[in-house]
Amino acid sequence: MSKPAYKRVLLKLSGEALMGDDPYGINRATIERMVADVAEVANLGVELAVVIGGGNIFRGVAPGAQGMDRATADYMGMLATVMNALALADAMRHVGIVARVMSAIAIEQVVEPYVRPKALQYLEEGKVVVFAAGTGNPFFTTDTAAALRGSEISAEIVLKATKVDGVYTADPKKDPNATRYESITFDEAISKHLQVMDATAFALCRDQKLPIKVFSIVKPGALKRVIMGEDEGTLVHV
Ligand SMILES: Nc1ncnc2c1ncn2[C@@H]1O[C@H](COP(=O)(O)OP(=O)(O)O)[C@@H](O)[C@H]1O
Ligand SMILES: O=c1ccn([C@@H]2O[C@H](COP(=O)(O)OP(=O)(O)O)[C@@H](O)[C@H]2O)c(=O)[nH]1
Repeated sequence: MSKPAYKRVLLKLSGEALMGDDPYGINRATIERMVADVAEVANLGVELAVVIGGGNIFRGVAPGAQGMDRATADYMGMLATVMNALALADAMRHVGIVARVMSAIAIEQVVEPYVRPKALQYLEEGKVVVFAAGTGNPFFTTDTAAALRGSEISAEIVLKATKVDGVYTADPKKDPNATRYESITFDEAISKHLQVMDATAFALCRDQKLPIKVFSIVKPGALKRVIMGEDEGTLVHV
């Protein structure tokens, strides 16, 4: 049997994807399906850290935040990721995965704080670590948190699980003629302003030589294929 291509990965799960076809919030069937995908790869022995987004509940740059102080809105967005992290860890527990949530902002009664050596210890013990509250700073995104935590835990790759199946020449939602890249360099992605991830996340990964794989969370079995090193999604590399 072939072996996984990676020993330790940082998986960024889209908050917005948690909605499924609902207008907002967490769709039960969707989260269960995502967790089943995660369980499949965790059971292969891959060390798995997860950064979860919050766009299904609150986004600091969304119309709902209009007129608000940006930093305040962003803190609300970070709190939204904590709710998702708790839901995710709970759903993992249901399928027998031992998960630990760590938050970048202190809310000790709810989740333990992010402490790097502790996170590394959990990973070595085979637990799934769910990083909540993004970077803990306003004006950032959970994609940047994925780049940051991925670097901190020496992940081999950042896996961005999102609604599209890779990086396109233009936003495929807006341009039906956009075509998908099989691979692309960080410099190209940044200079072409490809919006699939923000430039801060791209730049951090580029500087740390941490590759990113962008793939679809909606496509059945895609996460497993990525983990097995099969042709899936788009690789962003140095
Ligand atoms: N060049 C591009 N290639 C792929 N997707 C793009 C591109 N430009 C913009 N997008 C959009 O980026 C979205 C993914 O980013 P984002 O909204 O941050 O999702 P997430 O919820 O996963 O963080 C896609 O749904 C897609 O519509
Ligand atoms: O380090 C961070 C991470 C997230 N956020 C806020 O949390 C929201 C939700 O995160 P994101 O949009 O990255 O989630 P996703 O795209 O995965 O749904 C963002 O819009 C920001 O308002 C933030 O301020 N700092």
